[in-house]
Amino acid sequence: MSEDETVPADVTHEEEIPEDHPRYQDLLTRHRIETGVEKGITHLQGMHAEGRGSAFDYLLGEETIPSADAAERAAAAHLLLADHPVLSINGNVAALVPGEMVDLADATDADLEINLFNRTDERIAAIADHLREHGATEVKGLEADARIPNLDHQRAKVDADGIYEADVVLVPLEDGDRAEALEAMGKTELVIDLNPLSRSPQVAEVPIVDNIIRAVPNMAAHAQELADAGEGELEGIIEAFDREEALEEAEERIRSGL
Ligand SMILES: Nc1ncnc2c1ncn2[C@@H]1O[C@H](COP(=O)(O)OP(=O)(O)OP(=O)(O)O)[C@@H](O)[C@H]1O
Ligand SMILES: CC(C)(COP(=O)(O)O)[C@@H](O)C(=O)O
Ligand code: BAL
Repeated sequence: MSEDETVPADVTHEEEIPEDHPRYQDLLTRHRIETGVEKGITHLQGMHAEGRGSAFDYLLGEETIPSADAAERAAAAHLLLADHPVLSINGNVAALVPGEMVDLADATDADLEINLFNRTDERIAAIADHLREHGATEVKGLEADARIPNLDHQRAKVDADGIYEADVVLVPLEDGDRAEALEAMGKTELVIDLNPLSRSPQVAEVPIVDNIIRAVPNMAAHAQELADAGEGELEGIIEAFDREEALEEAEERIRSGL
């Protein structure tokens, strides 16, 4: 774009970012969050959370490290083996990877459920519309006819036929309260969080220390590749995954980046 060109007011932010920019992916992420806030999908606090994540991603080298890829493959195997898998979506997730979450749900026959910390009917509706615009056919989380025990904030509100009865739940970009409460209910949790020290990955069966903008499409790719795998192969992938090793490798990568 030449210096004298101005960006039309209606252009989406993403179109302003040159794909050859060295921080393209981070700028893309920032702009998706910015656009999410403008559309009433992402809470303002989501900008703070994104900032925290961006710092960790910088230290991780802004790439999917080997242990994160192993975690994403194990998470895909869990979702494929699950009786009732559910992918939880908050305002940041909806802004960053709406279509990618739909693709992952399609690849694993999982439900999509909106679950918000800063819950409002308006934002639930806006996120549901946004997901449908990106191909979702059914979106849960609007009923909110069940409560996660021992959780005294809005994240406790879930669908009885969604997260409440799920056996495997993907929980991205959240703090540890709900992750701990879901673990107490005996559910298998797959957590995406760039901070390996956060409570959420620390309690997860599968901690995925990666940027969600990379993790979700990678999980979908693994799920598509494993679509015809037998139960034995999927169980083998799950057995081979070492959660402690994954957390240690992520911490080591971050320390080496300091
Ligand atoms: N794009 C992203 N991909 C993956 N993780 C992200 C992304 N953006 C933010 N995060 C992570 O999501 C988390 C959201 O912050 P939140 O306050 O919900 O949890 P937390 O700070 O980890 O608290 P706790 O320790 O209680 O879990 C942060 O750990 C942040 O590093
Ligand atoms: C901002 C958010 C990452 C998401 O908030 P919501 O979209 O309301 O679930 C929240 O979990 C936080 O870290 O503060
Ligand atoms: N950090 C705000 C609460 C949550 O993420 O669930």
